[in-house]
Amino acid sequence: MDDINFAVLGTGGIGRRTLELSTHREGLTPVAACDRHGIAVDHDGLDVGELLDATEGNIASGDDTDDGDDTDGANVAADGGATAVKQHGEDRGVAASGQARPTETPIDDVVDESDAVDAVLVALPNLEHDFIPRVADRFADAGYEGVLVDVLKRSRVIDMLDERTDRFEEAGITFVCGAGATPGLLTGAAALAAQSFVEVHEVDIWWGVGLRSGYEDNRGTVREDIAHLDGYDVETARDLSDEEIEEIVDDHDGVLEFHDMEHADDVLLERAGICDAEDVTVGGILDVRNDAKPTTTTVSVTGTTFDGERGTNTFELDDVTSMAANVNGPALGYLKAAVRRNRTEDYGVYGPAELMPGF
Ligand SMILES: NC(=O)c1ccc[n+]([C@@H]2O[C@H](COP(=O)([O-])OP(=O)(O)OC[C@H]3O[C@@H](n4cnc5c(N)ncnc54)[C@H](O)[C@@H]3O)[C@@H](O)[C@H]2O)c1
Repeated sequence: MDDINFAVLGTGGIGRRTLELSTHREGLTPVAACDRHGIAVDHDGLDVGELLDATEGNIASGDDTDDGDDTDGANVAADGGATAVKQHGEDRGVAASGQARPTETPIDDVVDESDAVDAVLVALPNLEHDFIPRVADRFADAGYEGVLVDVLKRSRVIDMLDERTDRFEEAGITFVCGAGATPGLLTGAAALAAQSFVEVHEVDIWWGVGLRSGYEDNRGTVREDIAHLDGYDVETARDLSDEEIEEIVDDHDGVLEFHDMEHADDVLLERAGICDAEDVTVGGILDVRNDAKPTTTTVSVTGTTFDGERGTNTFELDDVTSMAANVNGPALGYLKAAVRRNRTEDYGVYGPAELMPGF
């Protein structure tokens, strides 16, 4: 396969590691990266080491000046939450890199470069449901022909992307949604585990994540997870200040446990024909103070075989594999799979389970 020039939207906890991991994979050249305040572009390939050094401890995350107006590119959504913790100096975030410049229209600036881009990995927060679909619209409106991959988590966003299928097909866009860890790697694993059965009764996803780097370095991830705690939802989580989030983390001694999460593994397995969405449950434990996983990540698929046996196939991640590895590895893997499809003019919206053996 020919080399792939790709862009990353969002250089926070996930996006920075996307760039780093890409240097370990063949044929992937990052040519653009943006965050809320800046954009770095180099058509010959970004110097990832310099960019990571410049953004170390200097992530431009949320911003309480955002007004949710998406017409000017600067204010796409109030998605990043309240005031930022780590922003040093005038050149906050990616703009601190020698390869970057500050901008008030970071996403539109990447759209402007998209003729020279084969794939875009979206590592933006998703606290407004339609934020990522609206970002995709802007690429389609600009005549982008290529791949979009996101690592979003929430089930209800998948329908919003599905509604855009015709538009993406007309534009020549291949969109892979929910292509991180869960949904993503674990959804794909469930689709594979289901192949032993003719009928799938339930899929149970239980994840463990340890993030010693804490809320400060993983703000989108932690804030969105808090929305699943009893007494919170996406709207209330979005309005929490950084201090309030730190208090919630303190109240739980750094360990947050979640049940019945709205993770798109359910709708993505249903649209691949594996099982009904209601037969999928997702929960897990996040330790914001230790890198060690608080519990082992497992996917259990229970079904009946063609010869009448009821069984459970279980897929397990090694405890040493980090969230960054389990989100970005699959995201870049699905990105490559999507580029292959795009180059054969196979356009539209796909989920991770549809890129696995069919059911
Ligand atoms: N599927 C999975 O398994 C999985 C796992 C972890 C995280 N995630 C998702 O990844 C996403 C990113 O999480 P994170 O922890 O890296 O978040 P983060 O807050 O650390 O980083 C977000 C980045 O997006 C940028 N950004 C925000 N609004 C922007 C805008 N309007 N224009 C341009 N850039 C903007 C910020 O500046 C920052 O660089 C979240 O939605 C999270 O839920 C998915």
